[in-house]
Amino acid sequence: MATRFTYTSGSFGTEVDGEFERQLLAARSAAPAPLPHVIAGREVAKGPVFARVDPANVEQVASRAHAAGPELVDAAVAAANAARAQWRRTPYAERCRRLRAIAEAIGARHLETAARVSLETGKNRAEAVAEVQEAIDLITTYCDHMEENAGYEAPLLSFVEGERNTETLRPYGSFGVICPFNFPFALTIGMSVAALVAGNTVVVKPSEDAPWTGALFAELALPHLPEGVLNLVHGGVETGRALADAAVDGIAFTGSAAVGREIVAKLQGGRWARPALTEMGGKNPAIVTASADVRKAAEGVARAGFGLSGQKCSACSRAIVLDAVYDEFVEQLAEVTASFAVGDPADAASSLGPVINERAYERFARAVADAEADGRIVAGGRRPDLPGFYVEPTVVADLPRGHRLTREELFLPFVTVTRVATLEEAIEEANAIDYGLTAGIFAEDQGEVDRFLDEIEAGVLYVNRGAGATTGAWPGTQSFCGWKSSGTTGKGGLGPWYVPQFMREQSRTVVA
Ligand SMILES: NC(=O)c1ccc[n+]([C@@H]2O[C@H](COP(=O)([O-])OP(=O)(O)OC[C@H]3O[C@@H](n4cnc5c(N)ncnc54)[C@H](O)[C@@H]3O)[C@@H](O)[C@H]2O)c1
Ligand SMILES: N[C@@H](CCC=O)C(=O)O
Repeated sequence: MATRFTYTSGSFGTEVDGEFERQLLAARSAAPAPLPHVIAGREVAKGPVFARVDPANVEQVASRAHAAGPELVDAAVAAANAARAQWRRTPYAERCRRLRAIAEAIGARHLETAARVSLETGKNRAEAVAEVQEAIDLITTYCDHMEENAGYEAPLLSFVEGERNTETLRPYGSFGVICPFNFPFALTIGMSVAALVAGNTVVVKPSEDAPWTGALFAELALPHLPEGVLNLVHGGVETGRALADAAVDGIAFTGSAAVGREIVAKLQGGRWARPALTEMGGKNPAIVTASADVRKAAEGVARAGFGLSGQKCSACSRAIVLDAVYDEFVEQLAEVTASFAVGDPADAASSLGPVINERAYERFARAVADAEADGRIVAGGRRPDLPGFYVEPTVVADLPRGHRLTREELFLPFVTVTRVATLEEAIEEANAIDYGLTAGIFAEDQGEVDRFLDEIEAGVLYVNRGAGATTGAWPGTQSFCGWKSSGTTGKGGLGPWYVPQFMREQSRTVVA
């Protein structure tokens, strides 16, 4: 596909729309036989079978897979460990060549892949098509970083005659890659490819909500990789636990903070501490000051709050608004929210598809009950009578400060609006959470913007971004580092410091 689509592309045109719809229909009627694991290049159909329901129509099964217990996980890790030395010794240029071929293979099946992502996650076409492009761009970006840094090998100073000193980053060995449901293609590929380009082998565990998407990654990648370099095991919490308990040299994880921190603690134990690269949740604020363009702020908050039904780690879930523009902002946000249509992802008019599963659907009902009791719902609040996990984009004003709906990550299309008197108070409220992933401000006053940039506690910042107050980071154009409970390494995906985290430093002094 020649055109390059991102999360802010808008409409794709009738040709793309038509092909996406055909592919989604085909995926919906295909519900495959239980997906096998892939260990040392061979399919292994063992372990109990689980079914992933179609979130857009819970009467249908989207996919089925075998779940791996500890023995299968250990077998996959043994395969990855057996392939470590050969892959590490493969020159980085050759690793990049093979990985770039995977990017090309994905591009050749772009809309088929997007349809499968949409089937399992319920995301609309704009999000699904852009996600596949992001996966391609993640591969090229991480390969670029490897090549631009000449494989991370460089000469050091020498003050002694005949002594040659070299600095190098070397792969740890094997990584377990534990993936979230919300970007099941892009983030699975992002973590895996960063590990691979750095010279590690991997065992990938896709989300139990998107096993077929994970399997497609393996299908596209395996022809380009030597046996054992990429292994894949399906399953849920227990499979993830078994992988974090296995003999890998590190874990790359994207998901909730509770699970991420459990994994970090686990990898700190054992005979020596191993790296756990974790990217976790958010409760992302957008501040709107008295100098803001209020309409732009309302549009930016709504797009970031309701895109992918609020299930982006970067989603804006809190608007913090100065008293002078509070009522106007609430009114505008309610108006913009009403223009977002909820419906089947197969329908081009749907801005929001269903949420991911029954747990999220029930979480929405509890949040609405709390909002009705303690605040004022100004938009949404209902669960439409449709056959899947559909919920309305919802805006709640006037909750008391510190209310749980303004502190806990809900991962739903649910935005709270909090009134504050000053910018100082707004920043204090924005920072009063455990998370620190993304944040935005709408202000035309440069002094206000400068203060926000200096004092806000988050890794990804946006100023006056109507296309998305807190969302839409893209490989190479933003980095994506979680501060506080949103991450543990101080470096993020997408940016220039990500790949080096999959390697450890070694200096070499060689005397002639
Ligand atoms: N910071 C980022 O870049 C980023 C990106 C996307 C999603 N997220 C976060 O991910 C979360 C949503 O994804 P999710 O619901 O799939 O997260 P989750 O933590 O429930 O699950 C993530 C993965 O971990 C596995 N898992 C669950 N419990 C485990 C355990 N005890 N040990 C090992 N593995 C285990 C799951 O099977 C799944 O594959 C949100 O919190 C979101 O903010 C963060
Ligand atoms: N890259 C996406 C977020 C990925 C996490 O869920 C964004 O910036 O909106």
